[in-house]
Amino acid sequence: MAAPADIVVHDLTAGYERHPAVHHVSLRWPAGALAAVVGPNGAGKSTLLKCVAGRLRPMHGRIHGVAPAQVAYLPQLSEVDRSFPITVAELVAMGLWHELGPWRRPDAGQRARVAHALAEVGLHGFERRTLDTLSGGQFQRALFARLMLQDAPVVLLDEPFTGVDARTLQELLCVLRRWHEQGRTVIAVLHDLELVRAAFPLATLLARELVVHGPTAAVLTEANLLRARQLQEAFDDTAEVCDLPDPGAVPHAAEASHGH
Ligand SMILES: Nc1ncnc2c1ncn2[C@@H]1O[C@H](COP(=O)(O)OP(=O)(O)OP(=O)(O)O)[C@@H](O)[C@H]1O
Repeated sequence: MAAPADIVVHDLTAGYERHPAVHHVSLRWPAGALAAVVGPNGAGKSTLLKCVAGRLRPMHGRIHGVAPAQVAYLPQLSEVDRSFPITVAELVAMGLWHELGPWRRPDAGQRARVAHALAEVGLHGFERRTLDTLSGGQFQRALFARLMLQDAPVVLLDEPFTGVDARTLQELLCVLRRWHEQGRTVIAVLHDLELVRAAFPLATLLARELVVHGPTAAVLTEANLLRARQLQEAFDDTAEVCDLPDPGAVPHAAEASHGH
């Protein structure tokens, strides 16, 4: 694995069919950060993550310090097709795409790594099961095994614990902590603020624009959460690309609890 760099988002505006979903977001995630992205429904969290993953082209602004090939990205579960007729081993082996390319089949060593990754997420012996036979939690574990094999310096997770029970959550959280201990940058979109407070040192609060970014305790204050709700409610969903001035400096919890 190559070492991650700081990821710098500069004046990012992004959205769909010319309707911006996030506006003029500027922030920095230090290399090796364990960070959460939070905010109300529709705040633009997935949109921001897709831009960082290189899955969505910004309308305006830039992201430095990360290339798509350096990212292991877990989309929201609703975007993943579970009816695909493949086995768990085949799904997980997709994580080796950077080694295998489109045509080569995994050799014995690579199959052993697939089995090892499955054991790490508690799915020992599930290799031959097809995806449609897995429970929601088992499927999420298999997706984590695939991410593991991607061996990427940056791991981006969009609501990775949705629909999993408490035990699965704790086990997947251990996987995530291991990635962090290995020096990877791990950024997760989450709704459970207690979980964010307990397990994520850095947080970004979004409400179509950046509300605040910094140490989690300074970000998740009542005042900031109220401001995020108010901004989200005030947002005009039909707005065209805006022409707000560049906000310049990165708002940081230490000096600006009310955003820019
Ligand atoms: N593919 C798309 N086409 C058109 N609009 C989209 C698309 N994806 C998201 N949007 C819109 O962009 C806005 C931000 O959506 P996004 O999914 O980024 O928010 P989110 O904070 O991740 O929300 P949630 O917490 O509900 O998952 C929403 O108004 C949404 O309807």
